[in-house]
Amino acid sequence: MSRYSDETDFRHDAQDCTGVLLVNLGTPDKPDAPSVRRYLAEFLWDPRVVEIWRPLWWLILHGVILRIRPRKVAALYRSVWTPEGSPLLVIPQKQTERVAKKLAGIVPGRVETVLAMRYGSPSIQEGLETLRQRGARRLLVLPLYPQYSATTTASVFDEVTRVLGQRRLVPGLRFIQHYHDDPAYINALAASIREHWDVHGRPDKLLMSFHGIPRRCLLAGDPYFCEVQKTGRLLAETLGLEDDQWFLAFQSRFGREEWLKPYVDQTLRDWGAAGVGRVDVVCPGFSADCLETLEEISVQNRETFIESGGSEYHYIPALNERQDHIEALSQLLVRNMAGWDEDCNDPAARLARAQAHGAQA
Ligand SMILES: C=CC1=C(C)c2cc3[nH]c(cc4nc(cc5[nH]c(cc1n2)c(C)c5CCC(=O)O)C(CCC(=O)O)=C4C)c(C)c3C=C
Ligand SMILES: [Fe+2]
Ligand SMILES: [Fe+2]
Repeated sequence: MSRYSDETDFRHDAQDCTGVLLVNLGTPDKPDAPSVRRYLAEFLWDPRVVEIWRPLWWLILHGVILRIRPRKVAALYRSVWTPEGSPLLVIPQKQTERVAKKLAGIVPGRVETVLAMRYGSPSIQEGLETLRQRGARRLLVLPLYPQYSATTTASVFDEVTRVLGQRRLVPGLRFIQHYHDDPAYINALAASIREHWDVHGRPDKLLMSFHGIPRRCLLAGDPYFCEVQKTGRLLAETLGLEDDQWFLAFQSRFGREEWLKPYVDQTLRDWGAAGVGRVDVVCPGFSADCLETLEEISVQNRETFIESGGSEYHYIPALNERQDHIEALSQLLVRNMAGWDEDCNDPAARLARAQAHGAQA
């Protein structure tokens, strides 16, 4: 028995290529309580996501959270579910197909592009195995989170390296840490907002809403908060906004401790009460629409604002499959492939060498 998962790797005849793994968070398989429970059990057990002392967290997670939350959250998932499935699976699948096509057209050698999810399916293990079988000797990983956070990006890194750690032949590896200030990403966001304004006119305030993390993470050195601020500033500059025309806040709080502030819901309550008439909300940290944008932002927070006295509320969709988004991601990938070594470990050549040295093929 070997400790490696790739012992027969040199026997298959797949030709050498570069593999691209796009990774998003993951979503339940079905919008029912058992599926949501399975998903949350995996997600919330990740020590990158919740840093509480394991034995205590196990008791809280299994004793309280997984008994109550799945039923409530499954109902929310049902409200955003599409005939093709969860938005957070369907949209990234389409993005992947389009990026794959785009890369095949511009990269000289063969490129294989595959989608994986950090939690649930298709798993990172499956994605990496698919790429291995297609002959990927170089591997470029792009977590679809523009801003780095240990809770998201680093968790993708953990899982990719755990899986690769089971191989004898580890591929050349490149990992894209973030793209929070990439001009093509910022320009795509700005274009999506301008297009919305061309049709619907301008709001009194543009609210940029980002997923929160515990404040403790910022104090411990997580650069997420700073990267978010930079994205916000660049986007406002690109749109030519004055300081009083835009604001940045954090959504999706979880648990009792303090998270990054200001909070989105509190901001909207204050604005409604203060007589701000129209608010447009955009979520630049989400590369695809999902439960957190389609339900929390577009439904719950709309109610919060209107009930507090606001009159008009628009949600501007995530970049999703926009052409300029696909271009931005593809160019980011191409730049990160630059100067990569060509095939010093072509499988046919390795097989020949192994046979020449008397290996059992
Ligand atoms: C408990 C801690 C959580 C941290 C820290 C966290 C960070 C974080 N999350 C995203 C992106 C998404 N989160 C989504 C859902 C979601 N997030 C948490 C918890 C934390 N997230 C939970 C429990 C859930 C599930 C829904 C719920 O029970 O409330 C999603 C949407 C998933 C979907 O299926 O649509 C996304 C996307 C980021 C970017 C981030 C840190 C920067
Ligand atoms: Fe989250
Ligand atoms: Fe949420």
